[in-house]
Amino acid sequence: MNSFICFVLQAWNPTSSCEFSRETSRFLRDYAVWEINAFLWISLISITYFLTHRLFKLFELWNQGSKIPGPPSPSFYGHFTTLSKQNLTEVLSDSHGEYGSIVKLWLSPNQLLVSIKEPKVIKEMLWKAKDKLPLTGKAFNLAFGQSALFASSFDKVEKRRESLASELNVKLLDRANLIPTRAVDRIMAELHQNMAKGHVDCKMASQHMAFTLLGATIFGDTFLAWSKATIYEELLMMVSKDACFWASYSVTPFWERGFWRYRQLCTELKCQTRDLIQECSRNYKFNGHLNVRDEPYGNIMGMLIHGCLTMGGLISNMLMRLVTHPEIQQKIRSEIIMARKGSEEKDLLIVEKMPLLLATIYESARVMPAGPLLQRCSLQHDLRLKSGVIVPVGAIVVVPVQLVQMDDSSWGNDADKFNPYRFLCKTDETSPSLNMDKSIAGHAEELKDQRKSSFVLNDPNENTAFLPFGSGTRSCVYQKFVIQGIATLFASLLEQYEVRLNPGSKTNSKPSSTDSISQDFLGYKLVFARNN
Ligand code: HEM
Repeated sequence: MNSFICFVLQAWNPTSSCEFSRETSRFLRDYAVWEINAFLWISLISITYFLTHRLFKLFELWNQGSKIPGPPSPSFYGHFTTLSKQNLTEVLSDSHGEYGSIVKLWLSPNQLLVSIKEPKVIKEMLWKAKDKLPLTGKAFNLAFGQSALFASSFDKVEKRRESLASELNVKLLDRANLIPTRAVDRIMAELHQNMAKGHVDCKMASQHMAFTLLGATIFGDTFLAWSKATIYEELLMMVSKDACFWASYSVTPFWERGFWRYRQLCTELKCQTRDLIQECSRNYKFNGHLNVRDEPYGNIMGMLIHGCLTMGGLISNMLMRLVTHPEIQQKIRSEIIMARKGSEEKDLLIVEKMPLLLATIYESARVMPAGPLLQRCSLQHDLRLKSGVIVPVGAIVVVPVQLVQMDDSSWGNDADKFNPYRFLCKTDETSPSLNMDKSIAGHAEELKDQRKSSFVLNDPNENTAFLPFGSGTRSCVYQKFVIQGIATLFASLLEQYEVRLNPGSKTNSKPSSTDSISQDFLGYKLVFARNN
């Protein structure tokens, strides 16, 4: 560099101009060659280092992966082709049957999937593996922007999860405030209107119930008066339908027209969310349990979409179970009537006094979980399990929830049957609130039965194989609220209506246990008949 400065200084000396200009150009040429060579060497070393590092990681992945039992790869490209023909849960079911409770599948040469079916190991893994798949975070990010609740890295969500959980716990103590009774009243009023037309579509009705309940819980009563709620619901569902598809591109597909249409929908959704938040801020009586003014849009839209899909799925699942098990529906109704009799507050239904209703919700979530798999990965380091198995960094770890929640070894011989009583235990004590009354004489026989032996609800989480809300570091923050909300809704619903399948609907109406919400009960039409 010093010689370069000398040359620059010499350039000011006009006497040696010709000789000097030749020298200068030679020097500059040499200098340029030297610079280019240095640049090429540095690039070569960096690329070699990068590739060697990747190769080393790949060998490490192959080495660690080979120690986990599992079916041999059908080709160099892994099980990808098998999976496109067969359902992943079926493939995992066969593999677990043959290779034990921890199995691996190669999805591609550098993509390892490890599935765990043993409840104790699952529990350990769900506490240790704190990150989610980058695709999940990407889908939320692309659709709704930055989120401190649904990002893939645990570091990004930890604080917001903690504060949300403590806010909810305080609210859960004051339950009357948590479940917006006006939302339930609104749902019931809409149901009255719809029933005047005849029947309702199970899926549409469930999704709308979930949306109204959740919206009113997050935004307070303002949400119920919001004129754009219907358009917002449609927009939310349209965005959610395509979110994973567009996020699955490794390079953002700027060249696809459909992608730009999708982005436009996302922008519109964001604008509507901003309007809703402004509407809430203007309202002095705002009483939602989140301070939405301080929440990023990504969090709110993420919660709405996840909550609507999962709650909608559980509500439609509950409706179908009640329709296909009228005897349980009848018993729950008696339970509601008894709880009403024993309650001092007329407007408030205490769902804790309805163990069969709560057990039916848990059982519905057991036989048909919101999704077939729980997924995790460790983005920073290998995952070392107590059993000695090491899951290499970056591998996808899944829990086949459907298989675990239907496993005889955890649930007994009737694991594949819908039986809410598995969450109840009998007590022979007769509660003072069970005194009979003329107004409930129609249920006399059942009430007599319930007088003889009442039921107590077991904590479903005592069974480590109960995982509809996940478990561990990334479990659902809203589990208790969801159960409370859905129970309150069904208590009001069944108190006023009997739910039946519309005579014109499909006849093979027993929902299969292998359905997931993605295949919800399409085409099922329900009739809500007023109770006498
Ligand atoms: C029937 C209703 C619901 C079901 C079945 C459900 C299920 C789940 C599941 C399975 C997970 C992942 C757990 C894991 O990987 O261990 C989860 C996470 C979560 N859920 Fe829910 N959920 C429901 C409703 C809701 C609602 C209404 C909200 C909020 C309004 C909510 C907020 C969350 C949050 C914040 C997470 C954590 C995300 C993370 O850490 O990445 N859930 N839920």
